Amino acid sequence: MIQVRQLSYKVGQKKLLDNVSFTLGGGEHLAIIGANGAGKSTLLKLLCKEMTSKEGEILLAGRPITAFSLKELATFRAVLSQQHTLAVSFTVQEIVLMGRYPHFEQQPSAHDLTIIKAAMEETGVIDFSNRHYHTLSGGEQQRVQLARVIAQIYDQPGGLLFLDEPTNGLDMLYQQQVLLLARSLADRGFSVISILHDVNFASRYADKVLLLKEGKVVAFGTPTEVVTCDHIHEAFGINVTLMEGENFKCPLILPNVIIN
Ligand SMILES: Nc1ncnc2c1ncn2[C@@H]1O[C@H](COP(=O)(O)OP(=O)(O)OP(=O)(O)O)[C@@H](O)[C@H]1O
Repeated sequence: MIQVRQLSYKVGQKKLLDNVSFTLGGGEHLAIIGANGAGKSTLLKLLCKEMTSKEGEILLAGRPITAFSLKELATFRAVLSQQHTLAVSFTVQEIVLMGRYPHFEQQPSAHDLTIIKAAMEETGVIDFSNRHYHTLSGGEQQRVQLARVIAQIYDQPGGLLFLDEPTNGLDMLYQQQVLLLARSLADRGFSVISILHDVNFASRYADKVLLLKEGKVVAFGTPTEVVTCDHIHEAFGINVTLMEGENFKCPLILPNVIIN
């Protein structure tokens, strides 16, 4: 469970986050959405303890994030970030095994090896487990990184998974598969938080949506509560048509054509 209470973050006089509060239970997938510069990455960095704030509070499983060492956090929270620069070429399997580093000292156990195989299977990278990472396409590399973070918390039900634009660079099939995987991880008890640019993906695959604008919460709740024409107009400055009704299980939006 993640509780965020009145969280703010400033750089100089600029408030990047302003009084953000929300709660996410185990077994839930939260999508953070908002325009460029709205504060999504800033919030994710604070939730991962990549940055810290003096204003407000973040509780993980009821304990302040400040009470966890980074080493302890690494055993139950995993982060898929956007940049994956590797100076040395590793095989796919070696990279996925890195996800297990917080769990073993010298040699991976049979349990660790079973987990990395399962993570590679679930992300569809098992067939190139012996290939060198640098020889993979951008989308394939993204799936390998996803396998690594899943492996990290695979055996930690109640673990936390943070995904920064997980569908970036993926084709249509894998975009859906990655979000379905996020869904199934939430169903296993993980709390999953994704930054998504596609509002319709957020609506279809997340249980809760947090819509930010200029560091402030425009709306937080279920997709039906958050994805409305008024909220989208307020946050993105565009008019949309909402498609909802019996044929749609969740609200989907279609931007209206802009006529100059
Ligand atoms: N160190 C910093 N100093 C000053 N401004 C910063 C700093 N870091 C971020 N910002 C600004 O804070 C705002 C929020 O940035 P953030 O990266 O959180 O936005 P975002 O919602 O993730 O955007 P995007 O969708 O473009 O990735 C932006 O206007 C950004 O320029």
